[in-house]
Amino acid sequence: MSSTVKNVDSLSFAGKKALVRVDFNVPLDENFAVTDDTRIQAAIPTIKKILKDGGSAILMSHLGRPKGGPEDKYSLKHIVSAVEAALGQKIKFAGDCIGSDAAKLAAGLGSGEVLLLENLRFYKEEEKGDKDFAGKLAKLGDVYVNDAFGTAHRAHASTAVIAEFFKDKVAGYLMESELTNADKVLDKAERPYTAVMGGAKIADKILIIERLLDKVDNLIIGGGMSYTFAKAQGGKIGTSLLEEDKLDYVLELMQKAKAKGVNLILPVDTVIADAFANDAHQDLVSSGEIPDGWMGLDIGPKTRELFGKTIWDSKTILWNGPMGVFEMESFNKGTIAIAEYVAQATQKGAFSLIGGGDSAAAVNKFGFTDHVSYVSTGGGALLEHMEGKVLPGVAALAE
Ligand SMILES: Nc1ncnc2c1ncn2[C@@H]1O[C@H](COP(=O)(O)OP(=O)(O)O)[C@@H](O)[C@H]1O
Ligand SMILES: O=C(OP(=O)(O)O)[C@H](O)COP(=O)(O)O
Repeated sequence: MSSTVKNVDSLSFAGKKALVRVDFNVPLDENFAVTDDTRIQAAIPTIKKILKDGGSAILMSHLGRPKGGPEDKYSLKHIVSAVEAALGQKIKFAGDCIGSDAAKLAAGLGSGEVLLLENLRFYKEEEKGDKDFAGKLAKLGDVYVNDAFGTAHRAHASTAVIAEFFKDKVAGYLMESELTNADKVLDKAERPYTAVMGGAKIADKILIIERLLDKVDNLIIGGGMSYTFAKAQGGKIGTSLLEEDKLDYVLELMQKAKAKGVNLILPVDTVIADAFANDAHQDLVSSGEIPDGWMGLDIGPKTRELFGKTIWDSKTILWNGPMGVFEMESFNKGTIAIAEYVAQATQKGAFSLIGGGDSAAAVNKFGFTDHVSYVSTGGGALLEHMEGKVLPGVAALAE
């Protein structure tokens, strides 16, 4: 972490209301129960430090990607009990993140108490980095703490803009330890260095790939991201995930990889389904040969082996994004197989860094967390940090 950024140990929170940006963007099931609380657990040490000092904590986060207005399925009320369980105490919840209720609850917060605000992204001003909105949030607390590593690559109102309203602005323990762990690999990665990319946030992460080309020897693309590559090469992808306006970009990327001598490895076979459901009809086809009306939901067995061979030979592995819809048992085999290969490579001496809300949930779910070198709560944030970029959420804390 930059030497000009202070951490929570530099302050005493006694009698202070700490406004803490956390990343509680956690996976929920169809009944809105938290299925993986890694990101909540990861923020607990910072919250406890504030409370132990005799301060109070006002927690703010986003959940999912609402369209700029309230949506019940993205309400942070669903995670209140999970936060209480992780913290071991009751918390208060404000049904809005700004406005009179939030102000009243924040003002009445006593030493040792915790308040969780409603989803910041119920206001489009959050993602726009709106200064007035940041100022309204800032009024709620005396001190600003950013512990949301997973969102530190976003220059949003609550992650970056808000910092200018505070004299005391510090990084939480999670933010600090994430950066320290990632820095162990940054610029001193042993080779071969392999990045494995998958998941569903194609538009964001496809842009990061280009910059990773200067760092890695091998680039493996699986998961939802791979179909844009298949289509760009003239393949048929049915109704699989696609980033239509990135087709030309992907072709350029493939040429750049070649020019830089990076080994770009794409799936050769795909598990397809006729619906986005665990009990849908399934089939296995060559990649780029997906019939109309069918979608690719996992990598196939040949691909698992192909990816595995490269992972097995790697000395540094950076993985973000599941290889398929691992939440459904029918489509989890690719993600499990890749996690196994990463664990094996780690056992024989590779350093493996796995990041992302869903990727962390997947390695937890399948029992690999203790068999890889480090699991980060950040996906996009980790990748951007690994490109050598100063994350906006960190830059905003600099004195
Ligand atoms: N082929 C696919 N089609 C649809 N969704 C996919 C596919 N492969 C992976 N996914 C989904 O990608 C999601 C995770 O993507 P992303 O948010 O980019 O990862 P992370 O949170 O680890 O950074 C998972 O919910 C998973 O179901
Ligand atoms: O889940 C997150 O990122 P990740 O999927 O890259 O791990 C963060 O909460 C950021 O969310 P965003 O990508 O909607 O800004």
